[in-house]
Amino acid sequence: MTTPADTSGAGMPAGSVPLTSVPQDAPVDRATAAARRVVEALLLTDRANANLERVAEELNGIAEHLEQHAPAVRDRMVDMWGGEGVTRHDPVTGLENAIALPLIVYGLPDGSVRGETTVTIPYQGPPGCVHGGVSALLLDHTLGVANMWAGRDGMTAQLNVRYHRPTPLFEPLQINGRQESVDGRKIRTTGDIRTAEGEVCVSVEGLFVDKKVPRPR
Ligand SMILES: CCCCCCCCCCCC(=O)SCCNC(=O)CCNC(=O)[C@H](O)C(C)(C)COP(=O)(O)OP(=O)(O)OC[C@H]1O[C@@H](n2cnc3c(N)ncnc32)[C@H](O)[C@@H]1OP(=O)(O)O
Repeated sequence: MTTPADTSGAGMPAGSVPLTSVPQDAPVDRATAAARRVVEALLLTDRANANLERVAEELNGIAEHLEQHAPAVRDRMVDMWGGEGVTRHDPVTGLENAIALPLIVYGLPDGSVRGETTVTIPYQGPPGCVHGGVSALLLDHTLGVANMWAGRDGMTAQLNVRYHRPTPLFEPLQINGRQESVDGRKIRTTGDIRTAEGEVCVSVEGLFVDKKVPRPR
């Protein structure tokens, strides 16, 4: 969460391309990154910090300002879903979503996808480890992107998750996905989360069904 997103593709095989949103030199990206920093700082600060009342007032002031400048939700959703298809608002890769890590997922020349990230305190489950639901979230989305990269995508119908070993916080992790087969409308996709040493922490098998929910217009 606190690691700045690396958009260079460093560490990816030659010919890899980013498939999800990449940081822009835009105020909204900087504001969202600051909000992520606040979330983490609130978890890390001393609970006895004497200034927390003032912190609450200032944060509420910022929220009120943002709410005063918010169009109708429906109009915002039309805007969110406009453009070429890469989303900037989703909870995994969305650069405009403060709860997104954010993860950048790359398409690899061999047809699979991969993202690299370091997960920190806000996503803790067991002590020092990534929450299992967060791992499932990261993998569900990564499998969805793998389907886009393979050219046939749909909605998650089943996600079977196997937790092999605790997934460490504060260490670089590799998130992998690959479309395995398409049978009519049924798409089977697999993925895993590995440590830098290549140990598999979590693996998933997903069944996706080719169905689209219409974009808001
Ligand atoms: C580039 C970056 C961009 C961005 C990249 C974006 C990535 C986003 C990734 C996020 C993905 C999500 O979170 S998606 C959100 C979570 N998922 C959902 O909300 C889905 C909710 N469920 C549904 O809408 C529905 O149940 C569907 C679509 C899954 C299926 O409904 P349907 O369209 O009516 O299809 P239906 O006829 O029932 O089923 C078709 C075939 O699939 C089988 N089937 C259906 N469901 C199941 C099931 N759970 N388990 C086993 N098999 C199933 C049926 O038996 C049938 O097989 P046969 O008789 O043909 O053999």
